[in-house]
Amino acid sequence: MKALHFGAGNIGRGFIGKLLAESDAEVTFADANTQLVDQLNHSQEYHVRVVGDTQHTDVIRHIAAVQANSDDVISQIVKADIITTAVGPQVLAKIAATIAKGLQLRFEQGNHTPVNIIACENMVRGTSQLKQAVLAELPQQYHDLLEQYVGFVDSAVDRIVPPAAANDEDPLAVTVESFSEWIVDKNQFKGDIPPVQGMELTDNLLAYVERKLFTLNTGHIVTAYLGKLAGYKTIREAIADEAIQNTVRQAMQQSGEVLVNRYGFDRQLHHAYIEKILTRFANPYLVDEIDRVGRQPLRKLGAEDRLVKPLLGTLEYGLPNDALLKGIAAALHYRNADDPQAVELQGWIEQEGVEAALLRATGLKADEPCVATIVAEYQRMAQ
Ligand SMILES: NC(=O)c1ccc[n+]([C@@H]2O[C@H](COP(=O)([O-])OP(=O)(O)OC[C@H]3O[C@@H](n4cnc5c(N)ncnc54)[C@H](O)[C@@H]3O)[C@@H](O)[C@H]2O)c1
Ligand SMILES: O=P(O)(O)OC[C@@H](O)[C@@H](O)[C@H](O)[C@H](O)CO
Repeated sequence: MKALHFGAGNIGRGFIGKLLAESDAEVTFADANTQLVDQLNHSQEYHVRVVGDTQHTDVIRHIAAVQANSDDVISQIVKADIITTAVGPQVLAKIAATIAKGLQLRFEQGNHTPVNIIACENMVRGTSQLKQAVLAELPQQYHDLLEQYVGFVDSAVDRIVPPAAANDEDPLAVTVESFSEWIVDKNQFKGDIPPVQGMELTDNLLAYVERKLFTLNTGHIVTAYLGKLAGYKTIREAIADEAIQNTVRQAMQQSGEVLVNRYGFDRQLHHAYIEKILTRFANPYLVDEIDRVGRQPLRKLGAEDRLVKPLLGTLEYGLPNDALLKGIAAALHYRNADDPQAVELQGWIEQEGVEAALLRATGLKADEPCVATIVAEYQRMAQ
């Protein structure tokens, strides 16, 4: 099995590339970072340190890398059996043109074996969005072949993988938590389902994506933004603060009630899922910076993302939402001079005021009563 994985970063090396390589796939990473591509090609292997109740290190061998956007990546697309991505939601549209070019050449060369594409990003139905972007780049005459031979498979991906500390001796090493979950929509494959160990199949993907994004990622972001306000540097420090932990638990329970209503999840089991997540945030072996989890606040505040989508659910079902509102208010305080979206958000607040910035970032309507509550919470937090 030939696997091409876009994005040799934390999740690429620490989770998806690892699973593919451990399933005996010939793994080629495609990345925009030339130094990373060179290092991967030079060593052809890297270490993954798995930390939790016990620790061990796995060696991932026989891997190669190509520069994204090069002729090499096009040749890899021509012959791949599976293509995966972990590049970040904002980069998916950028790699669509490359994927379209590769698929066009694949069809022109008469390769009609099925290929499956799986985006492993924190977004709802990210692969379906990638498919639309690929179709927009692919000449119309190939669209039927794409529908026939290319599976676009949505997925939910969960493993906390912070960037490894700089280590000149072992620059490719990654440290990952022992928990991991990769769930894919079994109905979207074309041809045989690739035999990847650790890739779980479901026919109820949306429930799993929302469970993950609106529980773990909701709790994570509330931890990050409240932690930043309180002056902490890491998620572990922030979640050890009892007041923060209480609000984070409450936020996950409030988004959880939406999930229970929408998908019929068992409430007890969902509460156990939340408690397990809290222990994952407190993992003493992971150094996960608040600024990694808080990155790109405009994306995080988007109407489909981890704060506002659950909030809209609480409004739909008439459920409590005060902890989610606190999380949104804290997001509006997020400052990081190295994060262009954080700088942009603060610019909006300075120029237009907090309410206008909130409406612009979230798409909430001005007459929605929770808007005034968020603004009041924002002012209270500023004191
Ligand atoms: N790290 C985690 O804990 C985690 C867990 C689950 C899901 N995710 C999701 O996985 C995705 C990647 O996150 P990450 O933490 O691994 O980020 P990362 O920044 O470590 O990795 C992204 C990689 O993509 C590469 N890249 C950027 N532009 C590219 C392009 N045009 N073509 C090819 N490669 C390109 C970067 O050079 C980098 O190596 C995100 O969507 C994230 O939400 C992350
Ligand atoms: O990757 P983001 O920016 O969407 O979210 C930051 C973290 O919450 C995220 O990367 C988690 O670590 C991950 O989703 C755990 O599975």
